[in-house]
Amino acid sequence: MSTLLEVSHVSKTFSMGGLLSRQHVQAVQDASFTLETDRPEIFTIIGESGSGKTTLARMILGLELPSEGEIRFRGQTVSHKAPRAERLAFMSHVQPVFQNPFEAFNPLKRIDRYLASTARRFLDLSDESAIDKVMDEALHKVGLSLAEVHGRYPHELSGGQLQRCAIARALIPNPPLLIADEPVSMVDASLRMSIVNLLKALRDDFGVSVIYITHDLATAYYISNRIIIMQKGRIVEMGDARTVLEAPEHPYSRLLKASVLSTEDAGAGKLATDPEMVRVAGELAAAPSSHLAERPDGRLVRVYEGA
Ligand SMILES: Nc1ncnc2c1ncn2[C@@H]1O[C@H](COP(=O)(O)OP(=O)(O)OP(=O)(O)O)[C@@H](O)[C@H]1O
Repeated sequence: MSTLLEVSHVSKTFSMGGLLSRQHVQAVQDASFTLETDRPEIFTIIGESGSGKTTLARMILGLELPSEGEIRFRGQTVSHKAPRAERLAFMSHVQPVFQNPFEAFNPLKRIDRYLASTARRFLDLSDESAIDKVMDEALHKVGLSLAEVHGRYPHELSGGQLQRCAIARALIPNPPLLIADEPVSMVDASLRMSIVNLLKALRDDFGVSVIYITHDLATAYYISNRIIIMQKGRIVEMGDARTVLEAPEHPYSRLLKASVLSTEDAGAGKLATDPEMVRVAGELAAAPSSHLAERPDGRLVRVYEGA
């Protein structure tokens, strides 16, 4: 089995401020995981705001360099400092899908023009009918067609349709990996599931792996094969999504699950999270030395020295 993506002991520290007031933020600490080529999957990264999800995604896309560790795609180190041709080849294989489709598209540019420029750039196509064919194929994968979007501007589509177009754009170079950072959070609630189902179909029908970044446990449970839970830059639990989400072991994972109560619980006035759970999870986040231990069910859980 060959490795598609290998994230190996990756950390990222941001430095801010002047010489005398320098501050360091450890956005990601010692993250490691691997995606295999022959096993397309939805690999979910979940965690509260500021837990390092986007920084990790940006490093995988080569938009940020790790402070420590290494990221390899098909055995080659990912870096935005790679020669242009190498970088373009990498970008055609690992495509991003962003949170807000209205920001991803230029409001003054017709959608088909935008898709066509992606086809020209990544597939080196110049023949108009070949470009139309590639666009139509990519749009069909997301349940649209070129006839439907031809000549239209971003504001003429719904948020859900536009996010589909953004995904179609990402699919044009036929990438084996999509990095989708909160792809449904700006989409109208009624259309959210259609985008989530689309990611699932891309995995099942076209063999595309997706790194799915979200705050949302419900959609994570529904589509993920594996999941990592991040807290303050560190992976605290990782494993099969159902194993982890049905019976989370790390106190922070349990806190995360308990924070998303059903409407039944809310109706019963049970929305408050156990303060003791909050205290324990907060204390552990600050604990300095810890490592991920392997459990018999295959999950990895962060354990703390002395705990
Ligand atoms: N360019 C940067 N310069 C300085 N600090 C940064 C930078 N980017 C991220 N950070 C900090 O790194 C930490 C992790 O941020 P990140 O955006 O990766 O978290 P996140 O889990 O994606 O959050 P959200 O869910 O809100 O998008 C935060 O404390 C953030 O303020």
